Amino acid sequence: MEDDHHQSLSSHDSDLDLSFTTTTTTTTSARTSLARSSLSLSFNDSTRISSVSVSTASTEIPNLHCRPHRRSDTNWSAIKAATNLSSDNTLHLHHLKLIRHVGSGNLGRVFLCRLRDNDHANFALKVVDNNLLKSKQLMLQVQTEARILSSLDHPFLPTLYAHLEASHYTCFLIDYCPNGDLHSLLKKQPNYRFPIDSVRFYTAEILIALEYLHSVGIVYRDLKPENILIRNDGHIMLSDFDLCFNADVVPMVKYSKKRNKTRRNCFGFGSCTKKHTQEEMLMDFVAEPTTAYSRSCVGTHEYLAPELITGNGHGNGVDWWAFGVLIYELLYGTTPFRGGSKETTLRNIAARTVKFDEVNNNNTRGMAQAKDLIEKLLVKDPRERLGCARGAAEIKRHPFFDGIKWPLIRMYRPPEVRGLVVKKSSKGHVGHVGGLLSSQKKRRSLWKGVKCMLLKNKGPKR
Ligand SMILES: Nc1ncnc2c1ncn2[C@@H]1O[C@H](COP(=O)(O)OP(=O)(O)OP(=O)(O)O)[C@@H](O)[C@H]1O
Repeated sequence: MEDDHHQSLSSHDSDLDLSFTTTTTTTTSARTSLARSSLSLSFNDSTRISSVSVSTASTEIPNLHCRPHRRSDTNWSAIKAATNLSSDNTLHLHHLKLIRHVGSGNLGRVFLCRLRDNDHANFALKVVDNNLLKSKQLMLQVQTEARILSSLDHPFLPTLYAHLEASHYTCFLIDYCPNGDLHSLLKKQPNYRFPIDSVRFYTAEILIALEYLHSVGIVYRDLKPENILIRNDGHIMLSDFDLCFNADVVPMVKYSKKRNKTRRNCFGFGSCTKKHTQEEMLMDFVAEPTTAYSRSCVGTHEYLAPELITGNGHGNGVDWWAFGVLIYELLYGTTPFRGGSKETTLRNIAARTVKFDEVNNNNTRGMAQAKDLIEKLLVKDPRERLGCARGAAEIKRHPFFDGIKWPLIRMYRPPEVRGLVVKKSSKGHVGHVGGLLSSQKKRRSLWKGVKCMLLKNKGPKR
């Protein structure tokens, strides 16, 4: 049992040893050796990482608990109760007990932990040993992560409950995701592929998370299944913000014309069998860092956009490219440009167009739309790539996502995929993504029935 292994943190924060080489470091969602590491090569330019100073105070709790949608959150209540009991009204490392080690990355180690006096709320504690950070670049990455984490407020992104600085450790207390990451989950699927409805669900949630990040000027730059964690309720949480960069966003409303050739006029009445070309006005609220610019080459080889490889500068488009690679990998079990070596992969990204494995998956309903979306995202020229100019709005409109009620996505029932243990929600679900197409079909046939009835009632023409 987890609790039998728990380790209490020293009551003196300065005496901490967070290296934890004990036998309790059993890994659940630990990064597998197959996981792909992120690279970060600085071109010494304007990555626009503003100089941020991480608090040197021994403890810091960002004043996040006032955020309205977090008010009833049980984790926040637990943190509040602990800080209220604390003599200085702040959370210290000694308020926490470590349960086990869950994974390690370039920057640090992540532990499942709980509050000493509350066994019901689980947290993840990401611990960075500043003495082990070998370069200024890595230190900057920790600062970036601290800054981004403290600014986030979204259900598909981590909540930073506390940012603790103790001795030579920087610690982030965030939501714990017991289901590990999407990369490990993908490896448990038959043929390393998720069913298309699961892909639609996960990628829709990721799209919403990216939309939020872009709307506050954050270009993520490290989208890959390893960085997508699954919460205990089966919804996703994007993690790892050390490679992000910030840019300005000027929100605007953009209009465009959409030609729709197959639309029937007059809501189907009158000359209802006649198809005609109709022009529809589309209005998008666009909050996208379209002028974002960086020259650093960061990311993970198989997910790098062509403009990242050439090093001539990149912007928000790198996330939409990576989104295309992600959809491909979740459907096909491999990335589209993967070669025998990293160099070959990079050459393929720069020169090849995306190809689809014709053997599997192709007859599945929705696969043609998925392929079309992937092709539109994997366009080499970022100016032509879907999402770059108008943000997530135009991706949401793609037929692959037809039928999704975006504002309700948090309420959809998550897919039941092999290897996933999902806590049943006490709140009702509005349905699941797999049911969308069939319910749309039902609605359409109902509409046809009503239409026929109305036409019959009109009686014969005199
Ligand atoms: N909130 C969390 N809940 C559960 N597991 C987590 C959580 N955050 C991270 N992990 C796991 O811990 C491991 C390392 O985490 P993370 O990727 O954040 O570290 P990192 O040092 O920033 O890595 P990177 O090398 O990608 O920069 C990963 O395997 C991840 O799955």
